[in-house]
Amino acid sequence: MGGFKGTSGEEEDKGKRKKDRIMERLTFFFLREWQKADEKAKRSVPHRPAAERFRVLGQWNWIGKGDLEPDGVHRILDYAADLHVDFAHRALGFIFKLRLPRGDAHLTRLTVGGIRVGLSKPFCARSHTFSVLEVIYLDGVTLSDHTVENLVAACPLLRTLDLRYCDGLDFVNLEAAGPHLRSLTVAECGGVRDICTMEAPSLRSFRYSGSYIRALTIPATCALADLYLCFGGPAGRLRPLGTPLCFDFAWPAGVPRNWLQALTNLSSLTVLTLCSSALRRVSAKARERSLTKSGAASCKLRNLRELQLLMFAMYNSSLDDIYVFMVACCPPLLERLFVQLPTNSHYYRLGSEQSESEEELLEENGPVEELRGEEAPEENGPEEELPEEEDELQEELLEGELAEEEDELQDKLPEGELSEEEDELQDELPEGELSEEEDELRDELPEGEASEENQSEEDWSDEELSDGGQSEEEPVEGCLENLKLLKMTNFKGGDNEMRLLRFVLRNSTSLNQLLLFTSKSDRPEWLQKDHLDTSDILETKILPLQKALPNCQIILGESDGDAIQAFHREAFVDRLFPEPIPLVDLSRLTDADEAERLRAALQTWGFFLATNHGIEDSLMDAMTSVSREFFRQPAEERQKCSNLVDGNGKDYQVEGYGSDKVVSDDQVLNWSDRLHLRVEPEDERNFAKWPSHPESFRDVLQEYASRIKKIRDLVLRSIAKLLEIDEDYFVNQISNKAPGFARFNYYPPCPRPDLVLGLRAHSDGGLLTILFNDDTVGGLQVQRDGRWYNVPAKPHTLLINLADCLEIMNNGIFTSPVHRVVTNVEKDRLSLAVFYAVDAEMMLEPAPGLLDDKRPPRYKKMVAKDFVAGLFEHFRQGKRFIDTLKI
Ligand SMILES: O=C(O)CCC(=O)C(=O)O
Ligand SMILES: [Fe+2]
Repeated sequence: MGGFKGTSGEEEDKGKRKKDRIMERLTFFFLREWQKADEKAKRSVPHRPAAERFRVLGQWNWIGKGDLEPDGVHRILDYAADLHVDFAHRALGFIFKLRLPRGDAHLTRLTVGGIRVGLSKPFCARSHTFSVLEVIYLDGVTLSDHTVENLVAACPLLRTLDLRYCDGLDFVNLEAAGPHLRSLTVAECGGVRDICTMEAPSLRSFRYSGSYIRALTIPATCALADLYLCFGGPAGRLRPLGTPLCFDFAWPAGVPRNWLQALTNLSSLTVLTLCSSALRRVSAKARERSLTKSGAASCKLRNLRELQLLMFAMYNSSLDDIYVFMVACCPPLLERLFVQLPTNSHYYRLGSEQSESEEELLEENGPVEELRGEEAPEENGPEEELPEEEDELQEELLEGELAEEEDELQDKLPEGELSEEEDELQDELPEGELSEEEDELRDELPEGEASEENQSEEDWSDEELSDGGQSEEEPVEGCLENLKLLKMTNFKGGDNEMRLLRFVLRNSTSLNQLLLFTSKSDRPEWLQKDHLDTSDILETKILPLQKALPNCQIILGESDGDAIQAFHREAFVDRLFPEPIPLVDLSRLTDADEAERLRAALQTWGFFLATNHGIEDSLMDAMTSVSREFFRQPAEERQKCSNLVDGNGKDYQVEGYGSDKVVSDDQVLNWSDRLHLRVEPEDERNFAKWPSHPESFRDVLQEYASRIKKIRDLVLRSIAKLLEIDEDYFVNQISNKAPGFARFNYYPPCPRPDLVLGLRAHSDGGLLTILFNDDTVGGLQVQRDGRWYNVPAKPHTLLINLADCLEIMNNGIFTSPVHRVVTNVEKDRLSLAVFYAVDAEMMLEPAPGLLDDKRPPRYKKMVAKDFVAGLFEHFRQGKRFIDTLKI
């Protein structure tokens, strides 16, 4: 395969590409709060002796203190790569300031974490451009407003700006952003008070999470499709005492001053996520202005398909907010509603008696997370003090600061402006309607529910569901007509949860999936065993619904994992891939510390990213380019390798090009094409199905297959060694008849990533999978503890994951990860998975060397071919076959 060896010109190119790549990923990872890491986090940290960590730190000192110039950056990156360092301790961030280069013609993605960042001096956004930089991702970075502003101005092609956990920011101003900016994320950046997206006409996605911000400019004309607003939440902070509220004096024309109200005008919005604090504010405006009489009349969220509510509390007032929002915004096409209910810690924290109004005030000023319990704590529950911050907040409120601030705000406004806006609104409404509507709305909302909060559970009769017997709870008509899916997480069956559920069910005639997840794992340990009896909820509350909803599939489970098919966007800050990324250097697997890294990766994730695997970059690049060429050919050319028998459009064969086998009309399809080819055993390769274009396809794949087979054996032996069984145990399970399949997955750009997955959640069925992933477009996600994480892709690494048969053979010590692929609006994506399976006639069972009296088998035995038969059927139903084999 001389073709893959570099000529000297190629060498040069390669050197340049390498440099560009390094520049593409200026990544300084850090271990967050290493010392404070709890037991669980510790498990996910690679086994690296402390001395070595500090040696690494020590050696970094040669750079000297002070600013880091671009040259220094290159030297450090090369040095770090040689040392296989993937992270620098956060302390480095205090020693150095990373000076970005004065523009760069090659840098396409910039990822920086855990360091101070500034621009080189002198820097001029006009003359020092990053002419192809499309993505900026800053995580845990300290930087100034000025740096962000200038950096954005210097990137004419900037598509994505993602700022998470950044310090030093106050005003994120994107006025200088070019026409390409499509996605902006600002998450948990403590000091941010103001965000201006005025000049970002192409903005499609805006995601904000952090403390409450008053000033945010979203032009009403903006074609925003995805909006995420979470004030507070898991890592949210309350506004520190005495911080001035921010207000933009030069309010631009055409931007409604109250942006929360403005969001109800975003007609392109398809996905909206609101936390209960944001919802409260939107609903308060709706109440105040009585936006609607008939609901539909004033609704501008005409295209909203997915609504996600992140509820920090589920008080009566929270429920009212949801109703009012539905009345005011009445999204006619809403298909999916996700309600994340408060976690149990909200419920079981000790709370003092508080009136509704106090509660409202508190929420008005920030999240009310964990402030008080809806239910009394259990007898044995731990008593918890209110955090100091909250005490402070309460004091602040008692001193009446809020009202003062609001007055101040009004003083600052150019005279008459507020009332003008109000006038405008009044003009739009037929005379006299305002007050009438207000009355009506008040009538419609449940009166005095506070006293009913602890009323006994009501029975659910069919009549109740159909005759609207609870009319005071049904302010909306027709707004949920298109709702197909309702999913509630942290479901506990409490009164208000049931009210909401009933309200939705009464109004949604097309509902076909109701998913209720109880998330047992986040319950305090002392409650886990006996407090929530799911079977009781099922019997008394859920089953009676089944009769009234004959076409609706109801799932009540403990976590999303129970229905791996279920898909929705989760709170996005959760999706950061926790450090450290599980990287394993295959050339060092004989070293004890690298073997421990492998163990940690398999224990935590069931997969790892393999570096130094021995396959040259040139072969990997060739593999990518022939695969891409194949999928970019006209359909007739691709169809020459079709997986349909004789092109009859009905019968599928295992090998060939096409989509998944379709076995029923209601099958949920994946947004992907695939080319499936047998590569093992070698003498069973069916070249008739292998593409003849591009010409080099066959040679490249053969070479690639022979190389990764060696990697397979190396990994299987290393795993056996970790388990302290015969090193060849797993390798010996693969006879010379055992199949190996290469599956090329091609995911075209998808206009509605919110609706369809590239590949549904699954775990791989075989022994081991070696995946070569597109490192330019993300999409692969892996599930852990019921949450989905984006898997980072690194150039020229291989992702190796355990598959179900190996999970059985190692008796569940390492498990096979559930994963899926999400689609992307703009870019296509390619991956090549090679699946290694065991011989069809083999008995699949836990390795005898792993069993003894204390470690009984955890899976039933079965012949491998029967296992394969069960796999597809279960995948189709959104289930995992392996779960049915657990003893
Ligand atoms: O495309 C990917 O990244 C994952 C593919 C995959 O999971 C599979 O083919 O089983
Ligand atoms: Fe897979």
